[in-house]
This record gives sequence, structure tokens and C-alpha cells, in this order.
Amino acid sequence: MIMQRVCVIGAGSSGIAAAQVLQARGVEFTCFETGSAVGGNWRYDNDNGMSSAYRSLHINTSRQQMEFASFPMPADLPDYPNHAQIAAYFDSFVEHFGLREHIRFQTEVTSVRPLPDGGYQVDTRSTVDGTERSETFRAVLVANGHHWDPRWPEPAFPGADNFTGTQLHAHHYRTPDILTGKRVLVLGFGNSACDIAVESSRIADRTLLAFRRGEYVLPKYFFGRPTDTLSSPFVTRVLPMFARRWLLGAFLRLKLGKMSDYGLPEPDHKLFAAHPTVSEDLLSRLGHGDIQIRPNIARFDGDTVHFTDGASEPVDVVVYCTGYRITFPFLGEDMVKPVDNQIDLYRRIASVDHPGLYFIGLLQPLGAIMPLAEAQSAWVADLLDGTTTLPAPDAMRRSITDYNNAQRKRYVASKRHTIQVDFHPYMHELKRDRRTTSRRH
Ligand SMILES: NC(=O)C1=CN([C@@H]2O[C@H](COP(=O)(O)OP(=O)(O)OC[C@H]3O[C@@H](n4cnc5c(N)ncnc54)[C@H](OP(=O)(O)O)[C@@H]3O)[C@@H](O)[C@H]2O)C=CC1
Repeated sequence: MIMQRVCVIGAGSSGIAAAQVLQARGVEFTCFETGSAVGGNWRYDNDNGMSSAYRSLHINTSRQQMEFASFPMPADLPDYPNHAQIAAYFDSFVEHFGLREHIRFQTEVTSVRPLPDGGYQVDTRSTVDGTERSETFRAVLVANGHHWDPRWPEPAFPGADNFTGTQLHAHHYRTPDILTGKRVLVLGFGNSACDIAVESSRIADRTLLAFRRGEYVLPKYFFGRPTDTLSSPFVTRVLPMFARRWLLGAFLRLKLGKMSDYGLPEPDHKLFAAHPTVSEDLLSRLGHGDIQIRPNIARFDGDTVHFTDGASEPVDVVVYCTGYRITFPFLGEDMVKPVDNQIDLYRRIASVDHPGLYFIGLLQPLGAIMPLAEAQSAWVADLLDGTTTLPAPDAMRRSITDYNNAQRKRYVASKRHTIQVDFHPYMHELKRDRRTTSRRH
């Protein structure tokens, strides 16, 4: 039997990007989605249970940066749309390209197994009536997202089990009413922590923001323009990293001063050495005294949180904004098992050991994922329709090692920095690959 079809797992922003590209390239495919709608993380209260979106969520990359190249966002949307506007955009993307009929909704992928003669067996289960099905595909594009499986502090803080207050992860946070009048502690210094601390600071009795490492808090605007529009393929080509670092550092100093001017510790790393923390509001909430800074949690005792500086105070609610684990429940551990979020893929897309297994949108860019997922899908489509081939496995492994070494040099060691890419250089790398008939190391 000749397997023609390709499987796409997930109909979030990356899955629908893949679907559009495959359809345009005439590659037959079926996309499976656990929930009843497209949009993944950007679908508030998604019935697939995997969205981490909270009611007040606005994207922190600009509309101009996040739109698909094949389908611009409506120009009347704000610079930083909210989740409902983004989900509506994805709905219209799917309608425009007629992709809905290729998406099998309310169908969970339970297992993906390689077949002895190539291709994959994909097992699914209907979330409506439990019907199970097995089908074969010549390739699998995994687009199940990486912001849905909450990472709780590892190891848990001593005494956490007996803490008498409420503990929740940012993944489960939806609306601020649960914080009203409470003594709230938000842990972490990523974008979830900033958004939730700011929201808490308006209604809680007291808001503490605790973290183990200082960050640069980037504003959403510079010179009246969304911050990420200051970068471009031209800028990243002509200015080396040290020059971009110097320039952004100078802009930041001019606009905001130093982080310590707001009572924050100065970061112990250079700019661009951590995933950007973007907030227009955090610094002013600190200035108003409505958020107070604390070091990391050391332990819990009843309703009291002890911090690493020896201080302690009573807290009612702890919101863990400690990031997410990269997991693939449908892939056997013998296939792909990220350890501490480390996953080795050629160009952050292709499995070396499992030909035909690709990952779309498994990236954390300095920029937005959506156009990169679209470009990755075109890169994969070249392989699927035979336009190009992959390099030899050894060359791919060398490339992966180079990438991992560069990551270690560039970024603060953290489980949140294993899949980072720079938007324009990565886009350029994919385009350069596509211009060659055989992918080189
Ligand atoms: N508006 C938007 O568009 C938003 C986008 N996002 C995106 O979602 C993704 C996830 O963001 P987020 O949820 O903030 O998670 P992140 O992984 O970005 O940040 C996790 C934070 O928790 C800290 N942390 C982890 N473990 C511990 C621990 N045991 N003790 C103390 N601190 C710990 C990390 O510190 P360390 O750095 O030291 O590891 C880091 O500060 C990011 O890509 C982010 O940009 C999130 C929210 C809003």
C-alpha cells in the first residue's frame, strides 16, 4: 500500500500554518485536534484543556511581527491584539484557505509509532464517543505546542505540601477575582509572572513578585513603534550582536533608566541572553509600591513563606509562573523524550533518528512563532514533495551539536532557553536551505 497522506498533530497556530502550506503544495494531509476549534493557546478556555490564556491576555509581539506571510492580519487590529482577536484571525485564516475540512476536531492522537518499512501508525481517540482508530501516514508533523504542560518548581519547595494557602500554576490562571483582597505571591520573572503580578497589584491586598534572577523589562514601544519592529532582516544582517546589544541597551537606558531605579536587581547577564520579559506596566506598578520584590522562596511553613534572604511573610495565594515542560504524550519514550526541555532536532524541525518525523513551532523566538512555523512548514514541504533532501545523519548531528553549543554560550542556563532562535537569522537560515537542492550542514 502506498501511503500518501501526512499527519499534522494540533490545530493551534503552528498546526494551521502547516495545514495551509501542505494544502498549497498539493500534499495530502489530515490534521488532528483534541478540541473543537482551531487556535490552540490563543483560544481562551479552549475545550482541548491546553490553553494557558488568561482573560486579559494580549500578545507581546506586535501584529506586524506575528501575522502569517500568506494572510496579513486586518490593519484595523491594534498593535498588540488580545487573545479573542488572535483566535478570530486564526478562524478567518482557516476559512480563507478552506482548511477546516482537513481538520478532524475532537480527536486526540494517543500514539505515533514508526512502521518497519517507513511511515507511521497514528492512533486516535474521539473525545466525543471514545471511538479509537488507527491510520498510517508517510510523515508526521508534530505541532502540539509547548506552553500547556505546567512546570512546577523542581524540586518542590520544602513545606509546599502543607502550605495552608492556595497554590496554582499560571497555566490554570484565568481571571483575577481569585486574588481580590488576598496576599498574593507571584513566582518567576517571565511574561506570565509580569502580566499576573500587574493584574494582581490592582485588586489584591498585597502583591509580592519573587524570582531568582533579575531580567531586563522591555517596553512594548520605543519611539512610538512596537519594540519588535525596530529589528529587521537588514538590521540583523548589518549589525553584529554586540552592536545590537549596545544599541538596545542605550535605548533602554534613555527610555527607562536602570532596572535598579525601580528596586529591581540588575540582571547578571547581557541583553538577549534571556528570553525577553516584556511589560509596559510592571515598572510603574513597582513605582506605585503596589508590587514588592522578593528573592526566591526558600520554604513554606503553614501560611508563611520564607524567602532565601531569611525574611518571611504570610501569604494567601501563590501563583507559580515557572514555565512549561516540553512533552509529547503520544510519542513513546524510545522515540523522542526531551530531558529538561532539551530536544535535539535538525534545524529545530527534523528528527535525525526518525525520518519523516517533524516538529513545527517548537521554538521560542526573539519575535513571534507564527511566521516561523509557516516557514518551517515550507521547509518540510520541500522534503515531502522531493524538492530537497536532508543531509546525511552525521552532518545533521554535527549541526545540532553546534546549535546546542551556541545556545549554551549565548543564553543563561535555564530550562526555558533550550529552543531559542533569533527571528530574522533563523528565517534566513530556512530560506537559504530552501535555495539549495540538498540540505547542507
Ligand atoms: N503576553 C504574552 O504574549 C505572553 C507570552 N508568554 C510566553 O509564554 C512562554 C512561557 O512564559 P512564562 O509562563 O512566563 O514562563 P518562562 O519559562 O518564560 O519563565 C519561567 C520563570 O520562572 C522561573 N522559574 C522556573 N523554575 C523556578 C524555580 N524552581 N524557582 C524560581 N523560579 C523559577 C524562571 O527563572 P529562570 O529564568 O531562572 O529559569 C523564569 O523566570 C514564554 O515564551 C513567554 O514569552 C507568557 C505570558 C504572556
